[in-house]
Amino acid sequence: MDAQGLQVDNLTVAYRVSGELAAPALRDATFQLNPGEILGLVGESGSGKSTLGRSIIGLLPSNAEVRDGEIRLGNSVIMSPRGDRTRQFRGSHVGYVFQNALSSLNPTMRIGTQLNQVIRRHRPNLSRRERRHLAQDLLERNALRDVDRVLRVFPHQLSGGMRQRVAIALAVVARPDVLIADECTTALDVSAQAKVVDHLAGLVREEGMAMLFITHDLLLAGDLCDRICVMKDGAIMELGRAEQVIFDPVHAYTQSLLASVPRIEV
Ligand SMILES: Nc1ncnc2c1ncn2[C@@H]1O[C@H](COP(=O)(O)OP(=O)(O)OP(=O)(O)O)[C@@H](O)[C@H]1O
Repeated sequence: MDAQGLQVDNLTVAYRVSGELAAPALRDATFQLNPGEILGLVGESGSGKSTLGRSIIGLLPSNAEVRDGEIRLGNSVIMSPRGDRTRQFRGSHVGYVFQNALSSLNPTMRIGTQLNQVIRRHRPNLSRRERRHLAQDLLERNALRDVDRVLRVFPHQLSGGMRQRVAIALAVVARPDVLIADECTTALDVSAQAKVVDHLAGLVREEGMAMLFITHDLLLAGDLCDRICVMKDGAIMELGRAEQVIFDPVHAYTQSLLASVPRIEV
């Protein structure tokens, strides 16, 4: 089956606080994400990046309400005020990696068992030996060394950065159409970050996966992404080719974000 793109139209999400609907945390967001494309989502803390990412995978907090708009994967509406069908697509078609890998790892299960389970589910035709090779390969590609040991241990026996790389390996087993990566490399040191980012970019280019890369790091987004979407107070301020947003930003807010990055002159 051909890879499917994602279309977000006029999406508006608000949170209920003490029973009252607060001002929308996401307002009228519209963009598309094409197969084989990396779209960076940048903006200050609280600008609505995670609300948008979590809407796409249907993992919004229970006090969130989708008030307007819709999200489509290919021809299927997966999220709208009328209903949430994301569960049907989560994992297999839409993968995700959050900043906190502990939320996607089972603390009571060895890493090897978790990877094996996910590989069995999504790649049922592989033999036991092929599954083991794939698990090793995925960990190595995510910059993990000593993979045999990693496969034997429990999540708490790994560092935070290692757990993050395992979570990324788990998320890409299914070769999803879309991967939502929410600050997924923030906790890594620079060299691990570069390897993981290279691996993710390779998946996008080779497998036609689409990736929404959520980050505070405007320069990283500039290096990695095809297009960049800049958010402020729940709204998309600017959306354009990465080079244009970084070197020739249209919106004053993007200019101020860039001005606060020491190495860039605008
Ligand atoms: N569960 C919640 N209940 C009420 N308000 C929330 C909740 N989660 C987020 N918000 C509010 O929604 C707005 C957007 O938050 P969101 O987490 O989407 O931003 P963000 O850009 O991802 O921030 P960060 O970079 O810090 O993760 C913020 O004003 C935040 O306080």
